[in-house]
Amino acid sequence: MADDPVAPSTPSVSSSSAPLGSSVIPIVNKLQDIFAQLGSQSTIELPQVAVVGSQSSGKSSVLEALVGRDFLPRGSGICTRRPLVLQLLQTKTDKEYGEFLHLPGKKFYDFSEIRKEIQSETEREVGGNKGVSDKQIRLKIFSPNVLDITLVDLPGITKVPVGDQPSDIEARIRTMIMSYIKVPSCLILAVTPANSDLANSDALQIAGNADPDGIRTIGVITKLDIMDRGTDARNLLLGKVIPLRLGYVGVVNRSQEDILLNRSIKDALVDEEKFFRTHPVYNGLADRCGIAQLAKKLNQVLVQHIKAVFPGLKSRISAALVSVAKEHASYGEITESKAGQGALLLNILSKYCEAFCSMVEGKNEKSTHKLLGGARIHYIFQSIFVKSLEEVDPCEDLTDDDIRTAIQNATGPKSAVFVPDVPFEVLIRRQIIRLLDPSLQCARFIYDELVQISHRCLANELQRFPVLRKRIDEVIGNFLREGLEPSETIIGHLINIEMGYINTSHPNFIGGSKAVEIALQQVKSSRVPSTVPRLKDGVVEPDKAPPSEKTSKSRAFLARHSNGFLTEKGARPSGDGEKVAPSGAAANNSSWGISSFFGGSDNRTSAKESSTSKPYNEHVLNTEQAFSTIQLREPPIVLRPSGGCSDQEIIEIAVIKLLLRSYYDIVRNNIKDLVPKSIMHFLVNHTKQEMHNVFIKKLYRENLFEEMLQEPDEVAVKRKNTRETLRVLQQAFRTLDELPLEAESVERGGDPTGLPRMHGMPTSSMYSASSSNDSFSPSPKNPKPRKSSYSGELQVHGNSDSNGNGRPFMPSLYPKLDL
Ligand SMILES: Nc1nc2c(ncn2[C@@H]2O[C@H](COP(=O)(O)OP(=O)(O)OP(=O)(O)O)[C@@H](O)[C@H]2O)c(=O)[nH]1
Repeated sequence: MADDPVAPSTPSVSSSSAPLGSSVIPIVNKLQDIFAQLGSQSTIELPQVAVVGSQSSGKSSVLEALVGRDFLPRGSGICTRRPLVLQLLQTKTDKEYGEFLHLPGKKFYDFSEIRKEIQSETEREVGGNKGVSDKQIRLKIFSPNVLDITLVDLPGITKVPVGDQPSDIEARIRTMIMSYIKVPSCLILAVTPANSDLANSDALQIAGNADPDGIRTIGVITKLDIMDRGTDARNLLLGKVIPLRLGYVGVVNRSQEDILLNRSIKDALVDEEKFFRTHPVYNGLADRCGIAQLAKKLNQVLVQHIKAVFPGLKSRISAALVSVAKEHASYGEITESKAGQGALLLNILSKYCEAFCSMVEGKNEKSTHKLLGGARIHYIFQSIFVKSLEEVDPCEDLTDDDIRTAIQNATGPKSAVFVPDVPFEVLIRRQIIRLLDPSLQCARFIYDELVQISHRCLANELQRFPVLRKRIDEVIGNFLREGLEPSETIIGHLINIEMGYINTSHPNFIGGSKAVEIALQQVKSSRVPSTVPRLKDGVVEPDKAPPSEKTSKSRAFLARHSNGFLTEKGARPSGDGEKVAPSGAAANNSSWGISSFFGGSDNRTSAKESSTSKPYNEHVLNTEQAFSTIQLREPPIVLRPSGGCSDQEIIEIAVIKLLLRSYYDIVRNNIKDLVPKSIMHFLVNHTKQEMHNVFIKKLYRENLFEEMLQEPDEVAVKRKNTRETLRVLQQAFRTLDELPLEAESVERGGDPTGLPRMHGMPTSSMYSASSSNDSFSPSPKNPKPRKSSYSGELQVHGNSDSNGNGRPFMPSLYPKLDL
């Protein structure tokens, strides 16, 4: 470490309490208070000074001397057992007192009471038997004789557990210490007694871990008065044993004997000063000796530090300001007059409606992690409602037997001549009605969404008016329910409309002939080829097929196109195979299908026809003859088509399914389109349009103003508190704005008052301002800085920075100096 170029000055007791830098540091303490009030001390990294070292190395004694008062538990053995956060605040009055965070408002004028309270509070937490805890004790000391800094007294590092201490006490204390000193803004006073080996110093070792570059560690050597005779700490103080960038300061605190004799700190400081002044070795190291020098050094480091962290601090304060101002605004102002109340109510109702519409339209939904408002409505329509409809297979819940039953029911006692459209209509209606429930559910979902949206409207603002909130919720709830009704009615109508007229002329409908054609192909391709024509189940042999004229007719019905005209194709046999091959499986199958439309081969039909074609008397005769021999079984109460499906029926079922699917698609598309439109029209848009009118009608009543605008007591309290916080923050912001000039004056004031310049000041970016001290501070001999070429907003000093490149150094800190 380089020798000090500044002539040593004799330290004096009074200089220990010189308010050096007090124009800067009070802001830090104010900020601490502000953030403590906001309950977020940890959100801002304020410079603190932590005292670390081994047990009984003199940490508390150093702190006490810096404070200038006797108030900390000291002595042999472990004394500091909880971290003590000590905020020193310089006051203008002569009164000195302390105040604990855990005893707000209680002022301790007797410092021995403070010591007792620290001891009691320690014991309250960790008992009386040397237990240690990391729970802070926070204490403010107000005094005219202190530097405005925050100090943290930490438990000393100990190796051997005693009393209630756990076996891993050393590790625990080290972890606790590290939690404070690892914070990059924390300045470390590494206290080592001069009568121990510096190379084995716990303080320097743990400080080195937290601050490997040594840019925020000051070495403090205590007990210089009780070193072995013939030894001294000169080399230690000069950093020749273990170099430290910020250097060392040697101090002499009160001995245990002094404490027992109740020797005052003031006397001790006088003695300390005398000790160093008269000591042949330390005489020449005055700027490294004594509590006063330690105080100055600390303060200068703090000034540099604050400058470096200043921009970050300011932006944090302004962020807090914005959010507190917003909160404050949300509590609104108190309005007494009827006119004022009316205007306020109207304003709230209008804002509510605006907020509702914006949410539905998605204007203010900025979330990137979930869908909100109108986007949810869209999701319900498209991804829930439409998707669910698309997944429905209209034939899913219809067995072939169901269709067969429907066909047989539709043909009544007669046999089917062709596939009648009655079963198709019966079955399609059965499917259409199934669309009603999901459509109504969709409307219900949208209703729920709108209710949710309404709850989110002005949620903060309306906290203040619970009665109004309740009334608004009631009105909007009823109103939405009223809007749901027409939506549900129209949905019912839509389904009824679809059921009321099955429009087989729809251009997208497959039509009978196409359905038969496809059904025949389907049946053909699914049938295993067989060379033997089937003779049962009402299927005739190909050569017994009905006349082709009839075939054409029946086909004409099935193939009737939606426009009602017969197509050429519809009048012809449906497949080439049928014309060409009267024998063979394919041809047979086709003929079964075709012939069945005439019903000539249906075994049921055959039986009936044969029975009805016979003369009556023959019939009676036969019955009489059979009476004694054949007993018919009673028909069961529930009848289903008996036996396996005939080939004709297979085709009929396939045709019906094709028709069902085709028509269902048409209806489904209509419903997919019209249900969301109806809900939007009758519920969503209607709500948006009419909400304001409804509010005015139901809520804007002069006789209700008072009641609705009643606010709970807690809101009044919150308003008052946030106003106070806002005031404090605004004050802090203003103070911060004024800070640069004051910081400048501190810097400028440094040299002329003969302050020692810092040695080993950090060169890292954190403290970069400090290393350029000379480069940007106007010289006392030439105090007027050169005018900036672009100044007007910011004064840029003419001096070059440390690199000599002439760039302004932290210009934001030096506004309008010479204007
Ligand atoms: N002679 C002399 N005694 C000192 C000096 N500094 C501290 N002491 C004594 O050393 C003992 C321990 O001092 P404290 O200040 O309690 O030490 P500490 O590091 O805070 O101790 P713990 O918090 O228990 O770890 C006390 O009896 C002090 O009087 C000094 O510079 N000279």
